[in-house]
Amino acid sequence: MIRMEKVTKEYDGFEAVKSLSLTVEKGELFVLLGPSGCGKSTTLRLLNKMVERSSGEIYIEGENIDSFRVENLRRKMGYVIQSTGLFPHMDVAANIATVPELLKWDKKKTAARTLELLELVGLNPSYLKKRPRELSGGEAQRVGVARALAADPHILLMDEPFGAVDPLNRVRIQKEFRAIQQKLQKTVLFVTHDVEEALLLGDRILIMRDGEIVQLDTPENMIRHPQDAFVREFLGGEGVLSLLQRFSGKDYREEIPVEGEVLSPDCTLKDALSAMLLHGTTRVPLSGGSLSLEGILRAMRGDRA
Ligand SMILES: Nc1ncnc2c1ncn2[C@@H]1O[C@H](COP(=O)(O)OP(=O)(O)OP(=O)(O)O)[C@@H](O)[C@H]1O
Repeated sequence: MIRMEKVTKEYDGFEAVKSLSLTVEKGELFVLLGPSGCGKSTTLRLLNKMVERSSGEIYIEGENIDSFRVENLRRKMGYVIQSTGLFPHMDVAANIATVPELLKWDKKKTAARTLELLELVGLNPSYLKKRPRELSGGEAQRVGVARALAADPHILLMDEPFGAVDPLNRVRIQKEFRAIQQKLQKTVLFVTHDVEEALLLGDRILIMRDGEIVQLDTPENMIRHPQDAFVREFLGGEGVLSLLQRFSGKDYREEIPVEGEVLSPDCTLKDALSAMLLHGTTRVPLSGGSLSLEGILRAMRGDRA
């Protein structure tokens, strides 16, 4: 569990994070979402002390982070960034084993763990001897995730980890990561400015603007009750809509009748989400039944209706 209490970060009189208070539950995938410069990365880096807070308190599993030595604090948290940060001169095996090496695990245990993680992120053992330059963007990100998980930290801090992966592979790796997270039940803080990614992955989403919380909610509630026009516009942005345009409404129809303006059977899930945002509801009628927000989220997550 992570708790931030009135945390502020000031850079030369400019408050990048303003008196932020939040709690992230154990096993939760918590997304920090917002436009460029709103303070997402700063918030994440305050947790592992890559950025020192100006005021406020931060607790990890009930302990104030000031009570840990910085190295120990960082070891409690895997950290994954967009550029992966893999060491170019080391092969994949050595990259994944960075933290076990630091912790002086014996060679056998490290090798077994490395192999296990490689498999977990969907790469076969032939990758062990490859150098980062021989990997595609998506493969490198997978190795980055494996490395962050190596010493089995309870917490993962992820800063736009899939930002550099091409759109097709990106959706695949997002879904894979979601499955891994569900299996391992790590507490994850995930920074993104991509609404689709946030809706796809987040148990809860924090929308930030100018260093402050605009709304903290589940994806469902956020769409149902956007706090203000900023949230509504942010969620309704082109990204999500373009993704949802690929799904046909009738494939997700449920035989639950509901009142309201009936959507055409040819509508896409984009039309359905737009109608939901417009009417502030999570179910809209489609001839012969209805579409639900839950169904839309299922579609995005790749589960069939
Ligand atoms: N070291 C620094 N010195 C001064 N200002 C900084 C520093 N780091 C960040 N800032 C400022 O703090 C604000 C928040 O930055 P932060 O990187 O947290 O934003 P972000 O939401 O992660 O943005 P992005 O999505 O573009 O990465 C920005 O206005 C940024 O310019």
